[in-house]
Amino acid sequence: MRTIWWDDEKKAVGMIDQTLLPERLEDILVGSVGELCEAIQSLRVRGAPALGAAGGYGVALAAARSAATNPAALLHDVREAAGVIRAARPTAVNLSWGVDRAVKAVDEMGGSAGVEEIRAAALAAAELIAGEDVSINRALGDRGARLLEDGDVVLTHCNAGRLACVGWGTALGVIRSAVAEGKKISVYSCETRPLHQGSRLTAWELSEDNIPVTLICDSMAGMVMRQGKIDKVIVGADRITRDAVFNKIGTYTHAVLARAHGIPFYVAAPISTFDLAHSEKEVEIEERDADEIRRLGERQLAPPGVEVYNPAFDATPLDLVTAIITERGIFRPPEMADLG
Ligand SMILES: CSC[C@@H](O)[C@@H](O)C(=O)COP(=O)(O)O
Repeated sequence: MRTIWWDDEKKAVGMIDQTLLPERLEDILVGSVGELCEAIQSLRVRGAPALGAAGGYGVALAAARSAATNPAALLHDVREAAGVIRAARPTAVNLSWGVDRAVKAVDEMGGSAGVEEIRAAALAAAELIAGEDVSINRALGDRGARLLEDGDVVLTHCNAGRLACVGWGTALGVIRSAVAEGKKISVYSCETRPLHQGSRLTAWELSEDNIPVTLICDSMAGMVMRQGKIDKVIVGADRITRDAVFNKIGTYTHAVLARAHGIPFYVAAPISTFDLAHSEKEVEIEERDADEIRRLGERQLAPPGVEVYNPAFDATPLDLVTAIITERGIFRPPEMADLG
């Protein structure tokens, strides 16, 4: 089962609507760039590698749905759409990486390419990104699995599973690979306030796979570490700059706690998540709607007008990271600077 795909008959992007989980597992079809941006911003599709695929498919969608009848007009439409999709969410670098890769494929067609050839090139690039994502995550998972021992208990944050990717997962991919090798691994999943990717998605995914999972509130992580319940922490990443790992808000707290308790803190991410040309200070951290904290569906959780600060991601300095697991190998900061 893939998280995101191309529906050739409908000329649309299919995806699991992650906002409906765990109550309902349902697909939606997205037939315009506007609808795709809405799906990205409301987290129907989310997670860095899945956003990379969404970026590629978004370019293919723009090309497929453009009314342009000549190559120059089509290229204009594709580039305009690319800018809109790139801007849909700022922190996960994979989104712009996916868009740029599909646009590059179109650009490389050269001046003699016709409208249908351009459309086909955009779609081929998007399909390649999506297909590679699954094989990359499997490679990454297999490399990371050697860091886990039979019986390990792993704490994770947010959802870095197959829902966050096209398939398999990054942090959960490492766990899946270790389980596939016959190791008994169990997981503590932090619920991940305010949007509950941990309780809604990670707990659901792991339960579906019969991997033992215990759900805790984010604020319980320190307690369970102090109680000696956690052997390793593994999280995903939205962007890795030369000095920090950006991931779901709350990740930095877990890294500090892991260091205080002598627990290894691993980050699992594909090379497409690296952005070594930039440093922490240069990265825009998405701030989301105040009502994500003030409200829970129909319920008012706080005074309606109370001031709220709602950053969606935080930055963990590399000195708190034990190692970064990628499809190319396991890097211990600062040696990953070689990847640049
Ligand atoms: C393999 S996904 C890694 C990250 O993208 C994930 O941990 C995360 O922070 C996702 O945030 P989200 O806001 O749900 O898109």
